[in-house]
Amino acid sequence: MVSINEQETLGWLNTSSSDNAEVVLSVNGVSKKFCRDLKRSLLYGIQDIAAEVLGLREKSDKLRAKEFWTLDNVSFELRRGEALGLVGKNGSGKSTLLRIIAGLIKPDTGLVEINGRVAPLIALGAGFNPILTGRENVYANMSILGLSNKEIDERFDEVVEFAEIGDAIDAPVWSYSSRMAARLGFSSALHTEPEILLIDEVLAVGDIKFRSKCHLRLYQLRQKGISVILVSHNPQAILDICDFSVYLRKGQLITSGHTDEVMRIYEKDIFSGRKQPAQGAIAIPENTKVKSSGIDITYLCFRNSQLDKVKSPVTGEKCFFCVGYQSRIKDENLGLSLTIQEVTGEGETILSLSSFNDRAVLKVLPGKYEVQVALPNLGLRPGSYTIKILLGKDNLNMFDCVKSFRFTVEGKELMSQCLYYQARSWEVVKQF
Ligand SMILES: Nc1ncnc2c1ncn2[C@@H]1O[C@H](COP(=O)(O)OP(=O)(O)OP(=O)(O)O)[C@@H](O)[C@H]1O
Repeated sequence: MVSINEQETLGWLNTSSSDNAEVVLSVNGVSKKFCRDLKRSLLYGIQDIAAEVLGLREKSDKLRAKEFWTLDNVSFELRRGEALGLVGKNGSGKSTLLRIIAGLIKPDTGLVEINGRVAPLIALGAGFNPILTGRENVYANMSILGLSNKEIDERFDEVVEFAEIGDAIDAPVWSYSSRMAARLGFSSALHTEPEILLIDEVLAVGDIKFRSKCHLRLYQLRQKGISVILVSHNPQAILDICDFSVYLRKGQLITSGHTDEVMRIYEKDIFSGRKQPAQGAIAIPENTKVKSSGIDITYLCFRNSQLDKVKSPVTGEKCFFCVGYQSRIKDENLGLSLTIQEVTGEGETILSLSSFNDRAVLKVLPGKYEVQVALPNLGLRPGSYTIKILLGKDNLNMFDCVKSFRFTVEGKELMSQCLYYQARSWEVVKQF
């Protein structure tokens, strides 16, 4: 994939991959067709198996009746230590692509080249035998990936602890909830430390604490050179974890590259013509930080003029953008900078605010505080935005940052011909 031009300066957003890193996965012109008609699908299946057995089966790029391309000529590369997001609407072919990479199904055309061990696909309900206990499944799963019994013994307690399964580890997996099974599958795959991890929506299971634990572990694995492919419907998860992304639409690769750029194009597609739901507010648990520099952002939100939290600020009205943080240090001059882009824009910054440029003095004491940026007449027009927040001592020494926080601005006025809101009042006065 493309190289990282800008290294994030802080925390677990950092990555170690680059253009020079070794390619661990290469997907070349992969296509896969499926048939919607069950009878025909069975018939084609039998024909294909017979042709395979007789050695007559050729990779076919022709569709038979009622067949369609689930994947159509998809190509990309994954490098060592890189995290790649697969995004696309429901039915766009993401899971099929993961199943092909995992070797569970064969492509009809194209080639997948893998340099290393691929963990079994980590997806809800995948990989476990329901009759066996959690313990037996963990041993089976990890030994398939080449770990000796001794190595599994050494890691076993950590696997169970990470999955938060407790005593249920000796119960059969059919008695687990889908979330428990997914957590255990995820944990055993993580602790196997393969070269490539394939994760399909599993990060959506569990509470925020479990998810942040997973994010942290993924970061640590990537530091060791393990590569990750992640499918998620949660844009924040993709933005937080993946440097690069691939956007699939109806089986075709629409774009690939830096996640920010790919997500912008993807969101533009899915939200064009309708309003995007706001993220509104986020809480960032402390344990997502790999290393704290002394001040950690803990939440982000908007407040109205009465200082009540609101999901969406309103164009032209007073609001506060609030950054909650926890500090362990005392500092005379904390700086906050905000960079705002429109989700449907071309990536240009439409508003950039910096307390340094405004010469605002933000003193910091140890404890939990909130920086409130008062915006007396919000100038942003109704729409969807992302904001990048940097909390720092100066432009080079940052304490913490949030790469992409999404929010929606609501409008009460007609704004279709305006680029921004201009506060104003009207009256007739006597000429001077
Ligand atoms: N075994 C199958 N037989 C026939 N059609 C299939 C089969 N598996 C998947 N499909 C179809 O292929 C298309 C792509 O499915 P896939 O599950 O790969 O999409 P996805 O992007 O992962 O979707 P989602 O986000 O909903 O999980 C869908 O139209 C699906 O109905």
